[in-house]
Amino acid sequence: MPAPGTDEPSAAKSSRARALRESMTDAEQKLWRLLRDRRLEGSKFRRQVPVGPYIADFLSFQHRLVVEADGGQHAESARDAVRDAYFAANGFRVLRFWNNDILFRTESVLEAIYQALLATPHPRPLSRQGRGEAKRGQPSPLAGEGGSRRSRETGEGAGAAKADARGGRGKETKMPTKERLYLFDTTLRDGAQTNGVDFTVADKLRVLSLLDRLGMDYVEAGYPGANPTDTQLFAQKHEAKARVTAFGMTKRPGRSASNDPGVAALLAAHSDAICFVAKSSAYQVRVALETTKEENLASIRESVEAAIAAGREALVDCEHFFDGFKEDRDFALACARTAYEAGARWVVLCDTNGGTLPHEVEAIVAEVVKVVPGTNVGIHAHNDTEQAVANSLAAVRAGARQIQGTLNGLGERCGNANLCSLIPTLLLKKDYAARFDIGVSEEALGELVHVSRTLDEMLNRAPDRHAPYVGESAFATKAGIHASAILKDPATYEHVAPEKVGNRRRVMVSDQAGRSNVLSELERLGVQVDRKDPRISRLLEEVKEREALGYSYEAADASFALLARRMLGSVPDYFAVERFKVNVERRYNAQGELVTVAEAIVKVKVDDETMISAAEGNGPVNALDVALRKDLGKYQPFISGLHLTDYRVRVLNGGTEAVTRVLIESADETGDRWTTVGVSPNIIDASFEALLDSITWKLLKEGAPA
Ligand SMILES: CC(=O)SCCNC(=O)CCNC(=O)[C@H](O)C(C)(C)COP(=O)(O)OP(=O)(O)OC[C@H]1O[C@@H](n2cnc3c(N)ncnc32)[C@H](O)[C@@H]1OP(=O)(O)O
Ligand SMILES: CC(=O)C(=O)O
Repeated sequence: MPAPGTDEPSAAKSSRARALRESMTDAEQKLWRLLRDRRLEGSKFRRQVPVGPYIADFLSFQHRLVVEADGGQHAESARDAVRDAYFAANGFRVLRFWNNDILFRTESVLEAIYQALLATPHPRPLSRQGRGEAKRGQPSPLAGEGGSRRSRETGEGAGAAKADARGGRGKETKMPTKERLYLFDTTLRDGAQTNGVDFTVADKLRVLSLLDRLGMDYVEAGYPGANPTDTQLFAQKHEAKARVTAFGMTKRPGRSASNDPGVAALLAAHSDAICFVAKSSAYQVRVALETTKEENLASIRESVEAAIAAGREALVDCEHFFDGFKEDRDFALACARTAYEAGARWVVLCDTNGGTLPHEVEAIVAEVVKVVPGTNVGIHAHNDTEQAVANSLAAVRAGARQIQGTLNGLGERCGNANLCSLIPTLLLKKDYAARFDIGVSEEALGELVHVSRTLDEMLNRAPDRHAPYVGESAFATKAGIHASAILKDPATYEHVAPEKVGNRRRVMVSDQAGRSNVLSELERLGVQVDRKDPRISRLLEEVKEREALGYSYEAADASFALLARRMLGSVPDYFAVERFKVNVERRYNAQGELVTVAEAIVKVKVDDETMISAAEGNGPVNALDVALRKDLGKYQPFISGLHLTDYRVRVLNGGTEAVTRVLIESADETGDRWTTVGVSPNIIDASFEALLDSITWKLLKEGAPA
């Protein structure tokens, strides 16, 4: 075959190249407008250029650089790998971009090309005589990091972005300033390894759609072959902008990839990408796999090659990478390099046991990117020292360009890096926002609280109130001094605006409050009151006195609203409870079974009408609740959608003289939720007080007539 780049193209190839020039996609046209006429770095690019058996989309011969624009046909990736290998073997670097990135993240794409142009001369330049003869570097996989660097590059250019603008031929070309950072979500795989978390297929599809809308680049949806849910999930293709990824082990030692049931299940699964987990620690290989280092490297290589041959994008999760690196650096690096050289798009460094600290991650990743380009390196951090987010950011600082994580930090043991913390940090913190583009838009960021809570709701988990950015308390203040400043300017006590992530500011009223807290909360509740009204101070005193008795208004927003409105004279007496009786009986039923039955009778007066209702419940509070809401006369239609969603009891002070605080969360047909509080030495009384407040609040918010 003639040497590439110098061969005279055949007439047929020339005419195909011409046809391609005339039918360029939107993305190709856009990129061509930016590259033509030496517009970038003064470098000459040609389009649709025959090179050996291929036609490169764009070529800078001077820089030995091929730029390819890829559509969404993932099935192409195996052929792409062969094609890239051909270019690499002939001394060309290849940068590949997805069409969407060219169209919508053009700055990052140009920056990557610009960086690649700056990297001239090519790391492994070929003489004209040598062209066509060069082979891809095949250093011993067990050699140390001093082994040869790969000449192949896929994805964007490596290295830190430079912001200086350079124009070609006197034209001002604004240089892009950002690099692309990819987000890989593993909520549905590592998150499914969380103690107490179980996803159904329907749950997984719902989370996949949430993650896709959020803007994840990859969604690892499960482990086909490991359980019926995941096998069923991957039995069909799922349309998503994100690359749907199947997870599984590399082939087992002692058998070929084509004869390994685990690999077969992965190849049979409908996914865009396959992420193999592979040991990268010599100790783990010896003890857990009971095999040799060479066998392990062969498993990595053959598994990746099998995935690519099947047309999938391949990723390798290098399990125990950081521990392995500390123990046997050459072997850990050999695992990473083997994965990369076999064609893995991403080599992901895993802190599997979660014990590595940020300064170690940064130093180790800095060593890895000397062997595998940072644009092909990812980080997968576990949270066992509460540093998974910090470790992920440290890896990015050192050059990694993919972060793996989960929503709400789900994951094995203490969880994974929390994407609900990472995403806003990457988008809102200057050091990252100025350097990187991610697939999540500012608009999607505004949905983050919704996404986080939807997942909790689906898993029947109480949201973590104190979670950064998305927790209910993330932008809450109790302290009077803080509230006073926040009313003047929220930035005094907020590191970012809560609305950016779809959260809200909460200035709570409690025994730590001042007048500012009360005024802020009244404003939120829509209560008009003069700042100087003396009733504000009385209300504050009342709150503090009641909190000393056991009430907790910061947790009971509706009870505070009622207390405030009562003091300001705007809560009607809708109904009066004249008496109630609760009876709990333990007896044998007609079938001879021992049962405990609760019954309640409530006598309520509405206007001049008296109603008596009786009800049974699975406990005394439930019976009382059902009886109370059974017949409220003319108010019944207003409360028909009301139901209890949570009931919390806390005994205060201890001992038999203790008082009980009951918090009741209610919801209605509109999805609105509110919390009320009752306090009494008697648990039934405390519950009754909270129930009454809940019904009264519902009537008030519905505007029921007095
Ligand atoms: C770090 C991580 O989170 S990795 C993901 C872990 N997730 C899971 O394990 C959840 C899903 N797993 C499963 O359902 C099951 O473990 C299965 C179906 C994958 C395998 O089940 P089994 O065949 O019964 O094997 P078992 O679970 O007992 O042991 C795992 C085997 O895989 C081997 N293995 C572990 N890691 C790897 C690896 N990276 N490459 C190849 N083999 C591996 C182990 O040596 C062990 O082999 P052995 O049976 O010859 O001792
Ligand atoms: C792959 C993975 O989940 C880990 O190594 O932690």
